[in-house]
Amino acid sequence: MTSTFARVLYGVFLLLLVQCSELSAQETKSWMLQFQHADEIKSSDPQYLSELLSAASDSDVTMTEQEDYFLKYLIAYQQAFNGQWEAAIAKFRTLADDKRFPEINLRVQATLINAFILTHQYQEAFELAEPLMSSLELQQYHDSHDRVYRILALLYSKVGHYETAAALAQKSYQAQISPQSTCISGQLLTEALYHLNELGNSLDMAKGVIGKCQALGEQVFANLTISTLSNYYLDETLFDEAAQWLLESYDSAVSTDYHYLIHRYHYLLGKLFFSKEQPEKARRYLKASVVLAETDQFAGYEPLMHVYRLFADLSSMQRDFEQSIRYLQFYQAQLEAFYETMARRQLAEYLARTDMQLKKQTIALLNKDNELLYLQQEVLQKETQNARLLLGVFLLLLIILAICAYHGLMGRHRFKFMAENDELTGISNRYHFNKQAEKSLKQCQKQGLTAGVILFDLDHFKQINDQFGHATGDWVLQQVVQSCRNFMRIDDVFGRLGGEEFAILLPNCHADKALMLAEICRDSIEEIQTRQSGHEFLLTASFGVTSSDSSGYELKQLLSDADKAMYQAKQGGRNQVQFFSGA
Ligand SMILES: Nc1nc2c(ncn2[C@@H]2O[C@H](COP(=O)(O)OP(=O)(O)OP(=O)(O)O)[C@@H](O)[C@H]2O)c(=O)[nH]1
Repeated sequence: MTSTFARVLYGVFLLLLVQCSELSAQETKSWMLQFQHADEIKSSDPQYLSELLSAASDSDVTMTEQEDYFLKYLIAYQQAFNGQWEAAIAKFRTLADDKRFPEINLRVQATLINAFILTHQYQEAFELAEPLMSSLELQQYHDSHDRVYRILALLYSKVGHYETAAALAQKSYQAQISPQSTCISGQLLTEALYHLNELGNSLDMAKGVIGKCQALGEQVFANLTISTLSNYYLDETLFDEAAQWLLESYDSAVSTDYHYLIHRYHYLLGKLFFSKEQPEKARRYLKASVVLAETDQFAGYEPLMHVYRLFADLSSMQRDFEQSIRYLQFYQAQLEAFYETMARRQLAEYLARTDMQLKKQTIALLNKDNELLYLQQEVLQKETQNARLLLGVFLLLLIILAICAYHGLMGRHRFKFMAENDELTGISNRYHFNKQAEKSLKQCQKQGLTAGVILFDLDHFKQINDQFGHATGDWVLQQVVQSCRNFMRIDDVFGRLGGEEFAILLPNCHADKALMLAEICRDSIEEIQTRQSGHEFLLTASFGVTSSDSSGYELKQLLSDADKAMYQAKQGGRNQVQFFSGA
């Protein structure tokens, strides 16, 4: 039984994996070319593969990683071919996960799907096929896809998804990669179109496929296509056409030793003769079909189910109702087995598809999550940017405000300074001097302290202006203020009352001290080096001094008395200090 099963598997393998042998069998030293060649002819010439693998394992020549990968694939294939499915599938799986060499990887995946089909592991087959199909859909059709499309077409036809199977077979058929490829995919396409009830529109195509396969000597594919075409003719009650095709190719079909094909021929011939009401002939073919099926594991195969149904009809036609009931029971059992098989395969396909959809949805969901996170991050970044911008604007405003405030303050200060001080010399002007002096006098009066007042006026200042220019006059005024200032205390109030006239209020200062300071100032003015102005001239001033002891604490009075004393100094010949005598 095992050997028969292996033969069946070999047959199906042959069906699926007969390869294009376009590569010439020329001797080449490259492992890669030899491996490719062996891969092309491996199912039709297993001996060549076997010898090449021995040669490769004995060889000392180092292989590239790609050659090593290819070799492992061929070794796994040989194991599968010898019926060591478990070991072979394990190796194919490892190689399928290794994506370094995409084109060879596609061959590996196709072969692995094929191995799953042959070992009835449909869920595993679909788990591999679904993502593979989706990824191929996104790519442009390529030569290396051809084998994958054919295997996928076969897989989908096995679960009754003939539309998908037809579309996949069509891709390979239209690509016309090679005559062999067109023959194999044409057979798959014919089969799928038959189940879709569309073969009637593609009869020429089917006949073309038969011709192509026959020309190549591909008897298995030629006869499989003939059996499908004949089945169509039988359905359409075109018995002569069916008879012609079936009988003409019968010997060729039997010569393939491919049990599935022979079984199918016998069933179709039984159906033909049953329809032509030739029960004996029909019975003979159906019997041959059943004998073959009973020695093989054809349980759940659609044709066997139909064979029993035909047998039942045949028996009732011949009025052997007992036999008819027995065959109906067989038919029933096969029907159940068939639907169970189909249901199992469809469930496997459904599970793999939903699993992939779930994975796709999970990925889409994760992508959405990532998108959301990215958007959130962007929003956060924008918010941070806005906050920074706002902070920047706020800081800028603060700086502007601070600058404005500073300028305002400075402006006020400058304005106040300008309002209170003499622009040329920097000391208090008359207005500010009066204010400060009055304040100081009040303080002195309150504390019972004596206050002194000095008033002085430059001598013949007009002449300096007239003789040396106004700028020299200005220079003189500045030098005078500078030299007198050196001798004053911090509380002393110094002011320019106008023109070349100056006043000093000295709080807590008796008349002798005030006289002394006036004398020092007079002396220091006389000492000013006028040469520095660019001109040399005599510079002096006349001083009038008084104190609160003699003039009281009224500023007006103090200034008036000091002015009187200064007038005396002018009168007395200038460049001198006079104290207000009270007269
Ligand atoms: N360069 C300059 N001259 C000024 C300024 N203010 C007033 N003067 C001048 O000061 C001179 C004052 O002259 P006078 O009042 O005749 O007094 P004087 O020439 O000093 O004569 P006596 O006081 O009698 O010694 C005028 O010529 C004014 O134009 C000033 O800010 N700069």
